[in-house]
Amino acid sequence: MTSPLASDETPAVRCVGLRRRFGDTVAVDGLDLEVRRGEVFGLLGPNGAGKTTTIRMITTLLPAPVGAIQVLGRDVARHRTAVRRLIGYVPQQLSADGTLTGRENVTLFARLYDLPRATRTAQVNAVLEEMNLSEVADRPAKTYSGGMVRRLELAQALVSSPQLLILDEPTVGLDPVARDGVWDRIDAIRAATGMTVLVTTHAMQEADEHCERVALMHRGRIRAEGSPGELKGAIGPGATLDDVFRHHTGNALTGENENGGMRDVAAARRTARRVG
Ligand SMILES: Nc1ncnc2c1ncn2[C@@H]1O[C@H](COP(=O)(O)OP(=O)(O)OP(=O)(O)O)[C@@H](O)[C@H]1O
Repeated sequence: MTSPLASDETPAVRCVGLRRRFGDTVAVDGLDLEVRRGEVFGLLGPNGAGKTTTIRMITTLLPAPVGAIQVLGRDVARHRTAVRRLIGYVPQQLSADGTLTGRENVTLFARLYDLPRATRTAQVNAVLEEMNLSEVADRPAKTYSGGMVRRLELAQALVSSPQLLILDEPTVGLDPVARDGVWDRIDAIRAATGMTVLVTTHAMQEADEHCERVALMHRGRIRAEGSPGELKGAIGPGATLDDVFRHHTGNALTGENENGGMRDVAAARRTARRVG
């Protein structure tokens, strides 16, 4: 049977019974998840919760041995190439080349996505402009600040006009001003295009401010799902998303903290401050 074509009702992402282990480590443990079209959805959880593994399975970069994933109605296992064409992905690891200029980096992605030569330059210019990078586009990326690098990586992911933008910890290691700059661009793109955005983060406050719905993930499972307002409201007046997380995981935030699970992951993105 062919996959149903995407209609407005078709979720942007649908995961059913997803499992993935690495040796003895169960990274994803029976995950059900639905991301609606056009929303900014946050997959939240401490380090090691299984967020990146989930994202890598959705993006087709990692096989999903157990369970099923659909992206805009297409089965990821059977329609890998079609799914890849629908997705723009900014991984946690650095995806820009510091020796190339911003424009050259984005052009490289435009060529990888096989954008028609006739419109390629205009499209590269447009995404650089959308990410507020036009003025620095001809400087090597290694001279960029961390926030500029992140916006460059967003431009790379957006150059193919994806229907689903997936961002793995997009603001980790950035200062508050740079973080706001990145979110400002994500929000603007979403408002302009209606694109679905799936973002992983361990920053509960950012998710609270920018995500319409969130799922709280802990030890490979979704522990709670809903709008930040619904989830907080269910706990009580004045509750934060941190409180919600603690409520559903038995104080896991504190426990993970003590074990370094919620450690500051700035180190992971240290390279993003200066590339190259
Ligand atoms: N390639 C791998 N080989 C072995 N274990 C892995 C591998 N990838 C992930 N894991 C383990 O699977 C679990 C989930 O990791 P994952 O990276 O998905 O979590 P995460 O929530 O994205 O955390 P982080 O923000 O630190 O990336 C962790 O225990 C991790 O050590």
